[in-house]
Amino acid sequence: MNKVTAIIVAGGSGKRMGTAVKKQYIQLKGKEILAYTIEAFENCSFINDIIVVVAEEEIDYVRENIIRKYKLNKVSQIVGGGKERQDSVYNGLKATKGESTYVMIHDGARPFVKKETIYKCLLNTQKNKASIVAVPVKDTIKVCNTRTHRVESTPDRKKLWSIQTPQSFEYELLMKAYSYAKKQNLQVTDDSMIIEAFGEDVYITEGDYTNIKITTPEDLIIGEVLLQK
Ligand SMILES: Nc1ccn([C@@H]2O[C@H](COP(=O)(O)OP(=O)(O)OP(=O)(O)O)[C@@H](O)[C@H]2O)c(=O)n1
Ligand SMILES: C[C@](O)(CO)[C@H](O)COP(=O)(O)O
Repeated sequence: MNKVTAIIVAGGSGKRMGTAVKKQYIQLKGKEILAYTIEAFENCSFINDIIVVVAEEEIDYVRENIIRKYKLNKVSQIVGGGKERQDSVYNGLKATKGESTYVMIHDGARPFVKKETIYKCLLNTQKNKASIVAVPVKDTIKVCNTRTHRVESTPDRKKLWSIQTPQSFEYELLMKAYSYAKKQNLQVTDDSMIIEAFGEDVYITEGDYTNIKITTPEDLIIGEVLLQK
């Protein structure tokens, strides 16, 4: 059997949100953002189990107030996160104990991901080994000097995609790439950067613009609106 494991990373501190309650535990219409996110994967018949990564000291809280409360029965483990997102992902990967064929990494702070998107991404991974959900960039993007902000160039927009999660991989490939990244002390902002650095191809699965990451306070307003649909 090809086991498919979702790893949901929610071990961040939400600095940009700046709220007393960490953003993954903020309630939208009476339910925690993290609960919506886990439910999206729980409701996919093709997902076999879910590993949730949270800050070590929040494991018991999450078990009682999210996993048990909402009967999220596919959650097989809740594990402690690390300093950076990539450390949290690595902890989730190690927790699979090598029993999964495919792993789908998803941000705990992306609660509006659709079942069709998750499925399309998995199919693309079964074909191509590594696939990431993304949407075409709508704005014109400029490359600027980081200090002076003088514009240096304008990349061709047709080639630009805004990257989301899930990001899905053959487990063995991602684990090898993560071990390589550790040795190289590579700092990344998404998982596919690790595959790229490892010299393997990554393919886009087109998603949709509602799969936002709750990052700053205005995203909570957008989130409330999306839930009214
Ligand atoms: N050490 C970390 C950092 C981030 N994440 C998770 O990775 C996802 C995407 O990260 P981001 O939106 O940047 O979350 P935070 O790191 O919490 O936010 P900020 O950068 O504003 O502090 C989130 O679900 C977050 O909880 C994680 O599991 N472990
Ligand atoms: C993985 C990601 O969601 C892709 O957009 C994102 O990089 C995660 O966190 P970030 O800190 O907001 O970059």
